[in-house]
Amino acid sequence: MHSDRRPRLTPAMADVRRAVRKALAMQAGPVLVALSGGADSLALAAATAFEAPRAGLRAGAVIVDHGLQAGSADAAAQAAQAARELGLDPVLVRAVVVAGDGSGPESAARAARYRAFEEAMRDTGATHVLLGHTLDDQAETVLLGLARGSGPTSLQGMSSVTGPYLRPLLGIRRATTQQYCRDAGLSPWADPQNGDPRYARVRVRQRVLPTLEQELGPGVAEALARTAEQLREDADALDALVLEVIEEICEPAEGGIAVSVGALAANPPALRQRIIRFVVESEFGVTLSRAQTLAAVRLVTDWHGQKGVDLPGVRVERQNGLLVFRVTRAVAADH
Ligand SMILES: Nc1ncnc2c1ncn2[C@@H]1O[C@H](COP(=O)(O)OP(=O)(O)OP(=O)(O)O)[C@@H](O)[C@H]1O
Repeated sequence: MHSDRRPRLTPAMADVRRAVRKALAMQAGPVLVALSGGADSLALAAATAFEAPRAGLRAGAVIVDHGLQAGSADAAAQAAQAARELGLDPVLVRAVVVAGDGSGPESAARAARYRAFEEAMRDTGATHVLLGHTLDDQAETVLLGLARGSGPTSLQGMSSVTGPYLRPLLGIRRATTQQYCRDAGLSPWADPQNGDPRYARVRVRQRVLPTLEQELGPGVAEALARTAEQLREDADALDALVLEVIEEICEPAEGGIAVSVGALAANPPALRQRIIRFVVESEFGVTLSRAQTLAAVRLVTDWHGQKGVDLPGVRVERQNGLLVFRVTRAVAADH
């Protein structure tokens, strides 16, 4: 009899499983758990291994080896073994990190990771990938954004559903995933980067959030996550308005797209900035920073005959009552 070795259902296990059950209830196809081997994704994997068969779903795990740190292949192999022990078929993908896209090594690794997830979904026929982001990740994102003076788009943090990506643990504290692992006898991998105080996020995790909780009372992390949720609702409403407006005020222009200056001027600043960001993103695949967006906005609000504005890969000029966005040669040659 092995029943004495089987972990009983502890409160942490019940919380994580309930969150996963809720996310899986809306799924039809096979799912993959993105498993780094850390406590968050290990608890997610264990709960998914338990809940997926009960929801009539096939589940596997995808493990990405970025090949960036010494020992990353070992960590990936260990994660694959942990997946097997949980009853999830592992898919190991070696990520190809393309350095030098100007946005730093962390975001290059992230982009490579999401490409690897997509490859794994294609190869396995999975419809969704489950990520282990927790409430703590959300709270940290909001705090970091506030400290940078970010607007609602970044302060809204992460969504529980983004295309094929699900984040079932956004309402679960990291301490609960760690407790789950202890309760279930699982040994999470401690990513050395997660303890490296050179990263602002690590300092927020280790010092800022605990201090806020100590000084302002427990529940600060939950409150920050609620702020993110409220901002998400507002941002979604504004995005929906932009989609409505944009149909009416855009027209094709030679080598690009044009937007009516009068219509931009008539809209409130929050919408005006969103319209410009949306046009550039959808037409040229370029995400503008706030400063870049504001530089383009000045062609509407502070017009004194100035020449156009050069944005990454896109030039904006004001011509005959229109803001005209055209791809610049550097980017055109790249494509
Ligand atoms: N090497 C990996 N292999 C598989 N999944 C991973 C890997 N690294 C991270 N993940 C998944 O992504 C989740 C978030 O990880 P982490 O917080 O380290 O990434 P991040 O860079 O902060 O977030 P993101 O890139 O998703 O914005 C993990 O819980 C896990 O589900």
